[in-house]
Amino acid sequence: MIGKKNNTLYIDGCNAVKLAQEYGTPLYVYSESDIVGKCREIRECFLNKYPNTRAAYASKAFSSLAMYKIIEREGLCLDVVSGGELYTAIKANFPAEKIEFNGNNKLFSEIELAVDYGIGRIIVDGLNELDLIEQVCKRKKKKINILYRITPEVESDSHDYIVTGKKDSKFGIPLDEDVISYHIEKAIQSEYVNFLGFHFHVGSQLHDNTSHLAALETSLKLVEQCKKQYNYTIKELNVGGGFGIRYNDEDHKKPYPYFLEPIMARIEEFSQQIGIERPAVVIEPGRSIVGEAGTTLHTIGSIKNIKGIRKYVSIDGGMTDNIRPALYQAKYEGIMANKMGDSKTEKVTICGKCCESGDILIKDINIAHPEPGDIFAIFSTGAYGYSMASNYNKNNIPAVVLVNKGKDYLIVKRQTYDDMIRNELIPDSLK
Ligand SMILES: Cc1ncc(COP(=O)(O)O)c(C=O)c1O
Ligand SMILES: N[C@@H](CCCC[NH3+])C(=O)O
Repeated sequence: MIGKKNNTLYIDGCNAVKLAQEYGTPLYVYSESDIVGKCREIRECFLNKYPNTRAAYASKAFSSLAMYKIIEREGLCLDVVSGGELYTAIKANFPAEKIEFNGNNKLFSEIELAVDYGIGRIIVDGLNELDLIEQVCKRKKKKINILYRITPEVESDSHDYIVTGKKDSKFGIPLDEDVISYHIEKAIQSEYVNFLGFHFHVGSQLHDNTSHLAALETSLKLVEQCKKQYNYTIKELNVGGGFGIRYNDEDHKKPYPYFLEPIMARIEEFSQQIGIERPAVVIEPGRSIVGEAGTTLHTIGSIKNIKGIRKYVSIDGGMTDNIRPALYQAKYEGIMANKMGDSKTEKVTICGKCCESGDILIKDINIAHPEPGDIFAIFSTGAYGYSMASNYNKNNIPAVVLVNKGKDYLIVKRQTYDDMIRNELIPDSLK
């Protein structure tokens, strides 16, 4: 919900410069209306359209108590990938049965927490994981629903670091006949788990549905194998997330139905062919729910013009609040929040304050004449920004503000210097 009044940027009805003054910078700003709009889209084109479907927000994209409250209110389920995310969900009173747990190396203690809270599903993604789950469930006299995350052996067109479905990947149960069949049999026979079905996630920031559809075929073959070989009917298929968003003009974003309609049509057709009731279908979008809802505000400080080469405009954050440009060469768009109407006369490079030459947020962008004290806004930073923030150089993690139709709410306080050293100790020998 980006707008402009006079010469100033507005986010979901709130004056961005005033937000920067009130809460300080760097500042993550999330438009609640945008998040709600995405959830509504998912309800309209998926949950309400097809019975027996669920959408679990992949909360690694942005995990916070307030976010989990929005997700619950909007009728979505929640995907967590660590004890920390699960703990946050518990603290937000997120309904246990609506939580699913992903991750390629879940710790014994994390599985215990999941079983104790009674979460809806564990997505098994490790060759020893079923053993761990059985040990925990046996000890606690409980039974839990599981799906297997498979490695679908598909290539996807995204940055190599965020592609997850290829054969050479740490994620998923390999498709080798002896491995996958062994696991399926073990799950079917287990008295501690209720084996529901298969999960895949092919990668993130995708604008093409081919890898989803290819991975789906592999899952369907396994569904058929379960029926023929074990007379076992699969009840659930999870097709992951990965739906791309718009960061800049290079992104040709596709709407949800572009991915979901062919997936649903194929599953319906296949279920009829092999004579089973269509399994429940689950999606796990993360980035597409929060990415475009987030804007980061920074204050411009030092400006260095290297004649004939480049103008560096330094802001008061950097790779510590958005690692994506440094890690994935991700490209963003931004604008001077207090000079919205001014013509973009200068080509500059927006860099951070960390002691790294690679700490560059936007290379070669045209902006209005920059001066120290100006507020620079970077768009579409809502996914994997705050959630990947770090304390490198002992920079403190910024605050997060939720805005909604002209109202603003602080949802994460800015970390203080004391917060950063709270867990540090000086041994007596150094006193
Ligand atoms: C298992 C799993 N599900 C869902 C997601 C969410 O992906 P995205 O944020 O691209 O929608 C991820 C991250 O890529 C993932 O690894
Ligand atoms: N952190 C990645 C996405 C990882 C997705 C998790 N499998 C990004 O910012 O693009």
